[in-house]
Order: sequence, then C-alpha cells, then structure tokens
Amino acid sequence: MIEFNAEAIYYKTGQPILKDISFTIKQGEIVSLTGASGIGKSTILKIIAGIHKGYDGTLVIPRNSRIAFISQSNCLLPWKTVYNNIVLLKKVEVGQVDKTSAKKLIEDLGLSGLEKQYPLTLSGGQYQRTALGQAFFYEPDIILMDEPFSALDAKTKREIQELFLNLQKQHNITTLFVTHNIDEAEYLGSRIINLEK
Ligand SMILES: Nc1ncnc2c1ncn2[C@@H]1O[C@H](COP(=O)(O)OP(=O)(O)OP(=O)(O)O)[C@@H](O)[C@H]1O
Repeated sequence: MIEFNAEAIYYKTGQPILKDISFTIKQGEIVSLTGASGIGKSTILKIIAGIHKGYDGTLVIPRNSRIAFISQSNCLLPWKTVYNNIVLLKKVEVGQVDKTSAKKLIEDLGLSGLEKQYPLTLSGGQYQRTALGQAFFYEPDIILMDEPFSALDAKTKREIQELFLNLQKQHNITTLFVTHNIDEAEYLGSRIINLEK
C-alpha cells in the first residue's frame, strides 16, 4: 500500500514542479503514472523510493518495505554476470540465495543459457528480462518502474510486458509504472494516474 499526499513537490531551485497531488495504491495493485515529459513522473518515483525529499506532505508505506526500482537502463552492474545481477539484491540483504528458485526464475524469464553473460553483451530485451529478474528475485513489497520497456521494439515489448504481468500475478507486488504511452498504461495498469499542470 502506498498513500501519498503533497501540497507541493520541488527541487532546491525555483518554484514547485507539481502541486496538490494525492493518491493511494492498494496492496498488489498495478497503477500506471502518465503525463507530459518533464511534468514530474520520475520525481514521484524518487520520492516513494526515498531518494528525493523535496515535498510538503505525507508519504505512507508499510514499515521496512523493500523497494525495487526498474528503469530503462543502468539497472544492472556491468561487471557482474546475468546470474549475479539477478541474485544481487537478495544476496546483499539476506546474505545467501536459494539457487533452485533462482534457476526457476531464470527459466521463467527465458534467460537459461545466458547466466554467465555480462550486461553489455545482452540485447535490449535480454537486459530488461534480467532487470525484471533482479527486481522480482529480491521479493520486494513495492516495485517502481520508470519507462522500463520504452526502448524495446513492439514485439519484444509485448513479450516482456506479458512476462511482467505473469510475475506480478504470482507475486502480487504493489507497482507504480511510469510510461508516456497511453496504450501501455491501459494494458498494464488497473488504474491510471495522469498528471496535469
Ligand atoms: N535534480 C534536479 N534538479 C532540478 N530540477 C530537476 C531535477 N530533476 C528533475 N528536475 C526538473 O523537475 C521536473 C520534473 O522532472 P521529471 O524527471 O520528474 O519529469 P518526468 O515527467 O519524469 O519527465 P520525462 O517523461 O521526460 O522523463 C522537470 O522540469 C525537470 O527539469
């Protein structure tokens, strides 16, 4: 569950970028966040992730929530293999990983055989599958997604959207999905929050 109410969102310099924002996302719900370029979509994700503190208001999320963040690029560490990227967050947090469930997830993601490859050698689709694996293997309470599939061609995008929806159905994780694409927002989200000035 995420409850966010803000009178104003701002950066250090200048006027608020957004005013009077209020929304609630229920446990397990996928909500799409849309709006014009530069309106503040990524900033809202950063607020929920705890990275951006510039707002007047309240953010309520369950105590000790684990949050995963997936963006268009830069999710993976280039010096770690596909396998080690997927288990990374869990390993850092828990110290050990269940190899059988890692293998199962890698199979579900269609990444079998690529475990020892490095991110720079992956296609865009393989990269985003690995990023999904990293996020879901962590077993987070919340997933924040910032245009993760925007750079993919239409066919690959649809395949990965399906994978995401299947994983989401299995794990029931509260998800806020930023996209500027209305079709994608409708396809993935059970509701859409559209930001306007
Ligand atoms: N670090 C920063 N310092 C100052 N202003 C910033 C900073 N980051 C973003 N902004 C400004 O805040 C506004 C919102 O940016 P944000 O990246 O949240 O928009 P967005 O809706 O995600 O855009 P896009 O769809 O183009 O990715 C923009 O006007 C941007 O210039």
